[in-house]
Amino acid sequence: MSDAAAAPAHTPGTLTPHPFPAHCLEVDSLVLERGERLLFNGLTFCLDAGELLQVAGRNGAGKTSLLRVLCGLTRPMDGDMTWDGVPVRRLDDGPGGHLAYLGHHNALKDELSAEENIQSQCRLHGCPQTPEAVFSMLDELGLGGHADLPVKLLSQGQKRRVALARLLLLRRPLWILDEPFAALDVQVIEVLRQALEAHLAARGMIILTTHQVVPVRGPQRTLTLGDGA
Ligand SMILES: Nc1ncnc2c1ncn2[C@@H]1O[C@H](COP(=O)(O)OP(=O)(O)OP(=O)(O)O)[C@@H](O)[C@H]1O
Repeated sequence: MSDAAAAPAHTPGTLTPHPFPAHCLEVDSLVLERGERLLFNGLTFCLDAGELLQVAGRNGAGKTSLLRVLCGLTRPMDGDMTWDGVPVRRLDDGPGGHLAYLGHHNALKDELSAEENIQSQCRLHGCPQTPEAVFSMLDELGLGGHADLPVKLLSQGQKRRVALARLLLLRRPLWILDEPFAALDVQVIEVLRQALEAHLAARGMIILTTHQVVPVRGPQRTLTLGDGA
């Protein structure tokens, strides 16, 4: 059974998810070239349940490119990935896929409200939510009064909060997050910090890029990308 199907829907009033089964991701010998530059060559790492991996490196080192490869949005020139020992091409295939991705862009439809955006994405990913659960999550992220507005009327930080609410409700064991702390005020950084810790405590896994120190307790490692490293 997929994680999404096995996991109960979000319980209003708590950011703490139900525990996931223990999973393992192995990435072996990835090679990626972009615009005639070798970004990485033979990149290998693994991630176990409850672990966080910070992808570090200077601007242009290839951090976003690596996340896109892991999500199946960019095809590597070589290399393999396995999930629980089974070879996979991408980690987000259909309902019951393994990952939730939060990129630089929030991937929200401007004309839809926050609630409609989240409902439609959760349904699409096989994880339907009750309106109460969505409103409760938006409330926890300080958007209680904005749930019905078209997201085009929200500020950048508020849009980011909607995307975070969606991430939290999707109930995927692996979170892949590109600069998740960008454009958030101190209050929401704290909510996100707690959510990351709760996700790790529930045997979730996190791969993220950030130019900041990750303010999260729990097992974490750093993978630094360099010139073709
Ligand atoms: N579609 C593309 N075609 C050609 N080159 C690309 C493409 N996408 C990214 N690149 C190049 O790949 C390199 C790595 O880009 P990437 O966005 O992965 O870096 P990054 O480490 O995430 O940088 P930053 O810290 O600035 O966000 C850059 O030199 C970029 O110009």
